[in-house]
Amino acid sequence: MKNFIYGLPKVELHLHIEGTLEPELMFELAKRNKVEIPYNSPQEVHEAYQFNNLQSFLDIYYQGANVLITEQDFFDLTWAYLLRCKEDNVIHTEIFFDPQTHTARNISFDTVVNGIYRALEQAAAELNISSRLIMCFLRHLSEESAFETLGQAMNHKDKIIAVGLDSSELGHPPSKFTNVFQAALQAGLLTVAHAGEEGPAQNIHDSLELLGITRIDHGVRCIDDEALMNQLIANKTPLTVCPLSNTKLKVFDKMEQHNVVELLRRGLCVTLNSDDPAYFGGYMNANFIAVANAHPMSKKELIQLTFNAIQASFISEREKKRLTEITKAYLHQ
Ligand code: HPA
Ligand SMILES: [Zn+2]
Repeated sequence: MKNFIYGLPKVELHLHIEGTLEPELMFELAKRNKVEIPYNSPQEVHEAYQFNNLQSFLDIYYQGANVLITEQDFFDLTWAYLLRCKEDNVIHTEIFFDPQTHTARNISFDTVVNGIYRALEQAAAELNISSRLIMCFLRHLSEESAFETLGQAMNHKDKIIAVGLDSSELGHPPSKFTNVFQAALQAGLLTVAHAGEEGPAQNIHDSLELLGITRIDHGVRCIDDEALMNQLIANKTPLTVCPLSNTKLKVFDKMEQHNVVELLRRGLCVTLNSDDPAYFGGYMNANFIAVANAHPMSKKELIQLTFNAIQASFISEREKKRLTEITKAYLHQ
């Protein structure tokens, strides 16, 4: 099964580019940019990655991002992730970035987006990996700050397909961002939101109602609300589930307790994703393997995860068809 998973074409829909900063690159960039970091070696950084919940992770994750300064840094970060995609047979990826993490440090929005986007263009040309870019608002900040960020994105509408909502879910409900999400929709952007990760099923419901989202990031708490479950099944609303993230942040104590396979078998449009792979112990292959080890799955179910992700992606029907054909060819080889 391991070899089948390695070779399986994969589509990633929930990946924070800042969460792909490996300790080795963190050290290299800290040196290059003369930024102080509170670690003496990449090994020490690895050892610091012990989390009790989402917030304990976020504190370390925002600190790590301090080493990202120049457009080249954002290019290097993204390119390193795309090379990992190639290794894991990821054929399409939709990437989140958190502009406010950088603009708060006086790094310009243009620097961030241009560096990331140049790497995505190079990956399309050289690695045959297609992509889209999703800008997330940090929900612990104000809606006013999100509006300011949306304004900055307007010069880059050609590069950004959607807006999302991440950071601390508890205490920052979807209703806080109703107006800015409506403005994003008006501007022609799609919307997604982290909901039902640490927060209740109600946040999933409210994100659908108030924020007009077309897929749910995480969403695993939907299991607590049977009416919501039936609605998600009927509407084929995709869930971008991140198994290693959920066990690292103790949303589930053990992979054996994770509900992703149950959700898949109930008929939800479930996808598997890596979230912040440098912090949570693995990229796409590692997430697939961890789930399949804890919950034996058929090849048909594993391939269904890719078909679901193709269906849930923000690409044209023509591009979906191309990815579907690549995946079907794997099935028949
Ligand atoms: O899993 C996450 N949840 C919320 N915010 C995040 N920012 C990076 N990863 C996450
Ligand atoms: Zn996430």
